[in-house]
Amino acid sequence: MVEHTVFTLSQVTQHKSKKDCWLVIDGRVLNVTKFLEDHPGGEEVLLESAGKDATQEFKDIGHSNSAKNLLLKHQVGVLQGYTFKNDADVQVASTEEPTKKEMSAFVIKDDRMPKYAALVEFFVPLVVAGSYFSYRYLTTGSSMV
Ligand code: HEM
Repeated sequence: MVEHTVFTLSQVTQHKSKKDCWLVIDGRVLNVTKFLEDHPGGEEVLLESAGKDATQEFKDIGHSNSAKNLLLKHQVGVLQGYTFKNDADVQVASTEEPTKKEMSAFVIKDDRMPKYAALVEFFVPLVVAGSYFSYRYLTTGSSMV
């Protein structure tokens, strides 16, 4: 459940230490204290933005969709005066749904090949072996005459 408690920027500014680190991204007030150690970009960059609106910095890095979805996990509220967009904005960015569709389409296409391939695999060696033995039979028979 995403928190919608309203905070002013001066309230956010009070949380700018390593033990209590908040920042704002896209109007979301985020408590990233527990995320500092896990942030793939390092804790330093987060601490530099502590207590501030880091929207521009976050966008400048070109964070992935999974990074954008992670924002919800750390949200403790929203910034006062921000016209808050629907949470679905973040979830729409998820890559999970298209991946599932691509997978099922691939499975359907792939399903036809083995039946056809099995027939070819069965008959081609049979025809080759048959031709070989016919040839041997005919050539051996003619040399004996
Ligand atoms: C709660 C907020 C944030 C989350 C959840 C987050 C998440 C992530 C994730 C998952 C990555 C790995 C790459 C990717 O998937 O895009 C990443 C990389 C990075 N992040 Fe963040 N980030 C946050 C805030 C910030 C802020 C505010 C800054 C800068 C001021 C920043 C700077 C970076 C940098 C420099 C990298 C490394 C990029 C690279 O190696 O190419 N991040 N972050």
